[in-house]
Amino acid sequence: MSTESSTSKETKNPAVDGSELIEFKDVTKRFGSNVVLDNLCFDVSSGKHVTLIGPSGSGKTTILRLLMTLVKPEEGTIKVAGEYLTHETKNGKLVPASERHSREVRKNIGMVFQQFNLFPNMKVLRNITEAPVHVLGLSKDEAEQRARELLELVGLTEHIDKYPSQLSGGQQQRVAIARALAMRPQVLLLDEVTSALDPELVAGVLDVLRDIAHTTDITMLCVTHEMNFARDISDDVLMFDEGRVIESGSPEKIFSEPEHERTREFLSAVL
Ligand SMILES: Nc1ncnc2c1ncn2[C@@H]1O[C@H](COP(=O)(O)OP(=O)(O)OP(=O)(O)O)[C@@H](O)[C@H]1O
Repeated sequence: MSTESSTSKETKNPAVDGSELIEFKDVTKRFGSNVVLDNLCFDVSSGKHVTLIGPSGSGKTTILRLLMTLVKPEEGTIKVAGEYLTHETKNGKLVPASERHSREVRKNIGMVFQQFNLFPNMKVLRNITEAPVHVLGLSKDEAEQRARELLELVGLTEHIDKYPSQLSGGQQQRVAIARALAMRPQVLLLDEVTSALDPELVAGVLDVLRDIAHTTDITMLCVTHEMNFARDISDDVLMFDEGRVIESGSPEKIFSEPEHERTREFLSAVL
């Protein structure tokens, strides 16, 4: 992974050891006059787990929303697995990609949101098989086989025939994780996935994610306020402030020896 910003101190990570799966190049995102991301550059190598930390409003979720094409950048380009996501630069101009192209590239990405967003009228099994059948074209049997394996991974085999309303929030979130993985994405985006949970349910969900991080080769980009979790799973941590990466590095470096005063302030408030 590497990061840099043309307006901030360049921060390069030496651990660039794989192909870049996610590439942000000079990405600027504005909402009206609010510059939320400011000329942002960073890469995530295949198989790495990268956590975004920083104060509320610093632009972390916007990065995940850009990757999901829920919002589009005003400037700059984003590549996933070597393909431009929404725009490419031609002769110095941003040229939009076709919707079809964006949709294809997006298939590499799965996301788990703060709210679980399960289909309330479908049982657990069908929540997981729906997209693989209708988007990937898997047979019902193949999709169900995949769903059963994933339900075992997230520890919910015995709940396969329940509706979401019959599950706890933590169990629903574990279904949402299984549902995202059922599409076999190369990248898993996690957006504060435990924030909506009662405190006693948080550990179960984080344990499942730790397990996935340690036993699969999926690339993860994670926004979290759970610093111990970030420390456990991350290869790299990016500290955001006002839409820029102000510091990046291994969890040991960021959590034990932060260089930037804003990082120290942020960590002393959350740790
Ligand atoms: N759809 C939108 N329309 C207008 N402003 C938006 C929109 N989405 C985000 N913003 C603004 O962009 C800024 C960054 O928001 P973002 O959610 O990316 O921050 P964040 O770092 O994830 O914060 P938090 O930790 O609180 O979730 C905020 O000022 C927010 O109000």
